Amino acid sequence: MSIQLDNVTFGYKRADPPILRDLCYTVPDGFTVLLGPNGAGKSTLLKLAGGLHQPRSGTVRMGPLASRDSSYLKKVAWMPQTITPMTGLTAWEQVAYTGWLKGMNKADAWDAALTALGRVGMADRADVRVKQLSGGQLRRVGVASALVHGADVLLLDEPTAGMDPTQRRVFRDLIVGLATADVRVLMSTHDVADLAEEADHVTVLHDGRIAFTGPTCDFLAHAVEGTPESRRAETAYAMVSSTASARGVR
Ligand SMILES: Nc1ncnc2c1ncn2[C@@H]1O[C@H](COP(=O)(O)OP(=O)(O)OP(=O)(O)O)[C@@H](O)[C@H]1O
Repeated sequence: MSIQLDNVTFGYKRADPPILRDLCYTVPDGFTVLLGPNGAGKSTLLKLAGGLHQPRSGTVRMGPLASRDSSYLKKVAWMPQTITPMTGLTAWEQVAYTGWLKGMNKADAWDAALTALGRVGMADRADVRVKQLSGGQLRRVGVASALVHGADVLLLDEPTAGMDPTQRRVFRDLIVGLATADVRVLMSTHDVADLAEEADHVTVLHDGRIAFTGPTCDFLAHAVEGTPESRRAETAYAMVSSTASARGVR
């Protein structure tokens, strides 16, 4: 089952114009990258899908469940741009704590946390205090926290931001592997060249509206003919963005 946003309008302050307006969007199957310029509303969309915010109007649902229902919140996992290390806790404890917050009992959360840390290549660091981890390791703990309770949809907000190219590549491979027949992954990023071609689907947000959503091959078809393979994603993104700007959204 996927997350569906229907005619969603949302703004942080009532007095200000909405950030997202009448937005309709269904999180696609598999691994989807969410692209868009700074301030387009990517984090806002992910937070709405994650149930952290409620729309001013419209609905965010997963089948019969509304995003304010506790059962909905158990089916989604949201990973913020910045992972906050909890003072005094080890990686294992921080991930288990997230599982417990999501409604798991203590013993299950404890076991699932170690499994999740293993999936992100952090089992050997499980007993290290999170304050002592590197930025990249802390992000892995963030991904493990998103995995711990077995969510159906993972919402990852720029998990590769600020990483060096090698670390980004390793992390990218890790994230691509998280999407399965049963688990959807929606990930915002500015790494267009690195990521778009790895994805099953691409969504482009522009000024709070969906400028494009569809399979990656359809997205890449927007690149100008003759563009070298290595630059297709970037030029497709430039074309989709300029078309959205020309349409004069807001
Ligand atoms: N807590 C907040 N209060 C008020 N306005 C906010 C808040 N968070 C975001 N905004 C505004 O909402 C708009 C969309 O922000 P959002 O963070 O969703 O964009 P984004 O596409 O994720 O940007 P970036 O790529 O820079 O992370 C921006 O104009 C931003 O200033």
